[in-house]
Amino acid sequence: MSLDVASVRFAYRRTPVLEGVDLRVAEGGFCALLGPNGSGKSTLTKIIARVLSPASGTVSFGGRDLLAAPRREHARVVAYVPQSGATPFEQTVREAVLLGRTPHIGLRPTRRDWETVDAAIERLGLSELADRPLSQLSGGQAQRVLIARALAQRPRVLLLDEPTSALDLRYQIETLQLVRAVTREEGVTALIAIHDLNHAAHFCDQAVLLDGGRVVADGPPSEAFDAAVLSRVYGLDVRVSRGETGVEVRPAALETVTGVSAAPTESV
Ligand SMILES: Nc1ncnc2c1ncn2[C@@H]1O[C@H](COP(=O)(O)OP(=O)(O)OP(=O)(O)O)[C@@H](O)[C@H]1O
Repeated sequence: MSLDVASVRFAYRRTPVLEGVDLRVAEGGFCALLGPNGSGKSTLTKIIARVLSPASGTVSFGGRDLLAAPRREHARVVAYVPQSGATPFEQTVREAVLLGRTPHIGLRPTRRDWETVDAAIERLGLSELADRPLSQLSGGQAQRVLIARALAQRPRVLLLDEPTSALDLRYQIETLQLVRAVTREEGVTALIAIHDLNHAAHFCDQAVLLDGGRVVADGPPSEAFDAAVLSRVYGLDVRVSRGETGVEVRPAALETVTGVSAAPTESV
C-alpha cells in the first residue's frame, strides 16, 4: 500500500501552481513536504484532502482512486489538519473532536466513539480543556484540537499543513513525536507540510522538496538535502552537515555568527 500522487496539475484561475507533481509515500511512512513560501505545499495537501480539485492527475491510496471515491469513503481514509480551522466558537473541545468521528458514526455516537474522542484529547494533552469552548483557547491549543480531531477520525492517511506553526517548542516536538508514533505503531501514512528542515530531517523518513510547483528533490532527508539545491530553492546560502545524529541544515550566515560569538574565551 502507498499514497500515490501522479501528474497532478493545478492552477488558481490562470496561474499555474502545481506543474505535474508525482510522489509516493509508503504505508506507515512519514513524509515532509518542504519548499519556500508559495511553492505549492498547501495546495497539494488540499488536493489530497479534496478541498481543491486538480486540473489533471490522480491521487490514490493502495490503488484506490481517492478523488473519485464517495466523500464519506474518502473521509474514512484521509484526515486533514488545515493551517487553521474555522470552527464554531461555542463548541467545546470535546464536541469539536467528535466531528472527526463523522465518517464513522451511524445515527448517533456510540460509547466507542466517545472513547476514541477522549483518547485523542488525552494524546494531545487537552484533557483539562475538554469542556472548554473553543473561543477560550489559545492559538496553539486550538491547533492541537484540530490534530486531535484528525486522530479521532482514525484515518489511514494523515495530512498536516504546518501543524506546528502556532505551537511552542515543547508541543512542536511532542506533535512530531506523536505523528511519528502513529505512523510506526498504527501504520498510518503521514504527509506534513513543514518549514523547519531540521525537524523534517529528524522526524521524517522522506523529504519532498517543492519549488515553483515542481518536485525538485525526493528521498530520505540525508539524501534529499543537498546544499546546492537547498541554497538555490530558498535563495539563501546553506550548509548541510551529516553526522551521527543525522543530517543538519544551517544557513551559512549563522555559521559566521556562531564562529564570531564562539571565538572569545572567558578569562578568569
Ligand atoms: N486562493 C488562492 N487564490 C489565488 N492564488 C492562490 C490562492 N491560494 C494560494 N495561491 C497562490 O498559489 C501559490 C501556492 O500557494 P500555497 O499556499 O500552496 O503555497 P505554500 O507552499 O503552502 O506556501 P506557504 O509556505 O507560504 O504556506 C502561491 O503563489 C499563492 O500565492
